[in-house]
Amino acid sequence: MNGAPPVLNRNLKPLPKAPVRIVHLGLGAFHRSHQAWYTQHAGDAAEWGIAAFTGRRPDAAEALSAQDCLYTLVERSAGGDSFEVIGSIVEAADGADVGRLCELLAAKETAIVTLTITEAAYGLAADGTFDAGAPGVADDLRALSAAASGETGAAAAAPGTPLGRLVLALARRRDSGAGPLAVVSCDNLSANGDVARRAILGLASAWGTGLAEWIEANASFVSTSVDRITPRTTDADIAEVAEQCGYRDSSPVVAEPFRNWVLSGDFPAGRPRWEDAGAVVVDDIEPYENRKLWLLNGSHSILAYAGQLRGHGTVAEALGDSVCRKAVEDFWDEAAHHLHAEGLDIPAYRQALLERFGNARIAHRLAQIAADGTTKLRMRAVPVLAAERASGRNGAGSALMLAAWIDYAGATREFQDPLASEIRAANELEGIERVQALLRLVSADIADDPGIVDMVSGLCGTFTAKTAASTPL
Ligand SMILES: NC(=O)c1ccc[n+]([C@@H]2O[C@H](COP(=O)([O-])OP(=O)(O)OC[C@H]3O[C@@H](n4cnc5c(N)ncnc54)[C@H](O)[C@@H]3O)[C@@H](O)[C@H]2O)c1
Ligand SMILES: O=P(O)(O)OC[C@@H](O)[C@@H](O)[C@H](O)[C@H](O)CO
Repeated sequence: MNGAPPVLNRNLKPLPKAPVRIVHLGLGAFHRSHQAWYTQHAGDAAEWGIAAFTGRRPDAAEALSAQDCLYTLVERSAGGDSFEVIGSIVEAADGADVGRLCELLAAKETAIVTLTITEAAYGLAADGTFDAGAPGVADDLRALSAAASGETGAAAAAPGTPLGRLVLALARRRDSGAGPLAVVSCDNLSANGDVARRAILGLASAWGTGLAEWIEANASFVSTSVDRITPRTTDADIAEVAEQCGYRDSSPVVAEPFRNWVLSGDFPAGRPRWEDAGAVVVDDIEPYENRKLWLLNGSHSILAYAGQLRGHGTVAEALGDSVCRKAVEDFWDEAAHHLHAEGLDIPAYRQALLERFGNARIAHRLAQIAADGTTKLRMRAVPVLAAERASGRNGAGSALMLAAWIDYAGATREFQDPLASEIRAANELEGIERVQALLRLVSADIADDPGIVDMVSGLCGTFTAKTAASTPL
């Protein structure tokens, strides 16, 4: 290639810009490999453009805006890569631009709000109730009150969390009379629609302006099971796109070929024909959610903690270690006792997972999966452990996931978690008291069961002291 390659934009790749009808919060890698892909492949894609807002920083929006919101999806199979330019995102904005978010929600053309803000950003307490003490909530409530009373200046700072911003924008929609809409959580949470409803209504009720009643009557909370392994983009990925595609794209996204989207709920203002692209709409989503959250995400968490304790960096490396692989298979055996719905075909799903995880060309970093363990383990380990014990078995496979997390929490100081300071405090304790204090951050019920605390305590060290190959973090 002679000279610098041209920058990817809509002159170079003249994809049409659909009108904004979907607003997305959490412009990260996954939204771009999943919902944006499905929207581009819907039969009525020309009618459905996405305006996507970042969460914490403006960078992703700035980079995408500089290339007319186009980016390359690199589909990475074990055999090679294929490349597709995605154009369904038509506007990328800094999440802090709450004015623009309010403007878009106040427009009747906006029919859907999708979310990929991470599990931790819903900020609910361990028992699933609204938590006024969650990070950022008190500041948000102050900002919302200031906005309601028309204050300006420092006191009128906009809400800082994605859901605080969304609550303010929903108030603008109510005031504008733009009508009902659907809120669609695409985060890895069980009953993610209900979780979104509880978090949003909790915040609106605490604000106390009558907005909660309007939301109850006008917002539909759709639950989804979402699946497509999408690791963080690397510099090597950016260089590969320049080399293979002949243009410069600062923001490609890499994903496995597999994708799945199951949705359940109403869309009062319409939706794209995502089913044309393979999405499935069902009445009862729970069996699909459990299959995905337990078998895929649960085993990801085992690999994340056990794998790092044993010196591995990626999912494929950890799965290649027979000690980690056995822990995964034992957990799957336990989870399978509680996955019975027709059509789930657990043996085929497990086999497919082994192939997906074994795709060594997808460098899915264990450190990324390990983040926010307290929130994730509540959905990945606790329900299977509880179901096993209710069935008269001990649940050692699920307990081992918790034990691996406890050992990981003791071995690294560089973890990200909404309860990071509580984890540090618990780590100051010793022996069974430490184990119990850490378990309490995941689930009080588990921490209050001496049999479980003893079992988890006994399993600690499985991937460290008892295994010769372990490498300290
Ligand atoms: N990556 C995957 O393979 C995958 C697959 C299925 C589901 N998901 C879901 O999507 C979520 C996002 O994944 P991703 O790969 O896009 O991550 P990412 O880091 O690329 O993007 C996450 C986005 O959310 C924002 N964010 C993160 N934490 C936040 C917080 N506490 N408050 C406010 N904003 C916050 C970030 O700023 C960013 O805009 C996951 O947490 C998961 O629930 C991811
Ligand atoms: O995205 P998280 O942080 O919820 O979980 C990490 C991985 O388990 C997850 O991203 C999976 O790769 C994904 O859920 C596959 O669809």
